[in-house]
Amino acid sequence: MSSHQGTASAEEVARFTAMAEAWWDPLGKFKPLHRFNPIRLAFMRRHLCAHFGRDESAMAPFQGLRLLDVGCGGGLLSEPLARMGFSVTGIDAGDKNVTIARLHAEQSGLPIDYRNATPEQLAASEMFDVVLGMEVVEHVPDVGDFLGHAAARLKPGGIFAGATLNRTLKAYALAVVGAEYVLGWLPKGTHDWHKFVRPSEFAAMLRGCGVEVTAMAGMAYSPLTDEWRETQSLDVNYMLLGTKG
Ligand SMILES: C[S@@+](CC[C@H](N)C(=O)[O-])C[C@H]1O[C@@H](n2cnc3c(N)ncnc32)[C@H](O)[C@@H]1O
Ligand SMILES: [Mg+2]
Repeated sequence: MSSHQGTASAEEVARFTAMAEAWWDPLGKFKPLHRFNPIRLAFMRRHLCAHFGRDESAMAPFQGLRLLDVGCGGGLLSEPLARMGFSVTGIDAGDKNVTIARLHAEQSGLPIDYRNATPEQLAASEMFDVVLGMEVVEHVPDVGDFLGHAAARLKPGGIFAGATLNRTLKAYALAVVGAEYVLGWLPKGTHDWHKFVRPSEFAAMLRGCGVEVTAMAGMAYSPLTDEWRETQSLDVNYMLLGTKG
C-alpha cells in the first residue's frame, strides 16, 4: 500500500521524520549524506561558479542568488550553501524535518527560510536561480511529476541540480545489500531499488521540463581510504546539473 498527495509519498516522508533527530549526527542514520557532503558541495560550487561567472576563490561567491533546496531534510546542504552566499529557501514534506532544520540554522546563525512544503505548493511568483533535488527522486511516487514542479520554480538560465542512485545491479549490490544489510550504514528498507533512476531517464525527464543536462558525475566510496570521491562512473551514486532554457 502506498499513499500520496501531490509529489510526496506519505510512507517515505514518515521514514525520514521518524529519524529526524538524527539529521545532524555525523555518525548516525544519515552518516552517508554527511560523508559525501564535501564532494557534492565541491561539484556544485565548481559548476555553479562557472555558470554564474563567480569567483571560485571567494568565501561566499553566490551573493544575490536565490536557491531552493527541495527535500532539504535537516538542512545538510542548505546550511553550507547559505554560507557560500546563496539566499536559501529549504522545503521538505516532513514537518519534523523542517523543525530540526530551522532550529539548527538558528544555532548556526544562518538566515535560511525553511518551510514545510512540497514544490507544487510554492507560489508561481517564487522563482529561483538554482533548484536542488538531491537524494529525493528515489523517494517520490512520480519522478516526472516531481521534477516538473521543481523545475517550474527555476528562472530561465537557472540551474537544476539533482542526485540519486542508478538502477543497476551494482547499485543493488552496494547501495541496498551492502549499505543496508552488510555494513548497516542505512536503516533496512531505506531504499527501494525499483525507484532508482537511470541517468538517461533523469536527463530525459529534465529535458521534458525544459532543463538540458550539462554535467554529470559519479560518487564512489573507497574502502581503502574510507572516503568518498567524485568519479566518472555513474553506476551507483551520481549527481547532475542542467540549465533551464
Ligand atoms: C534522503 S533525504 C535528502 C535530504 C537532503 N536533500 C540531502 O541530500 O541531504 C529526502 C528528503 O526528501 C523529503 N521529500 C520527499 N518527497 C518530497 C517532496 N515531494 N517534496 C518535498 N520534500 C520531499 C523527505 O521528507 C526527506 O527529508
Ligand atoms: Mg536516498
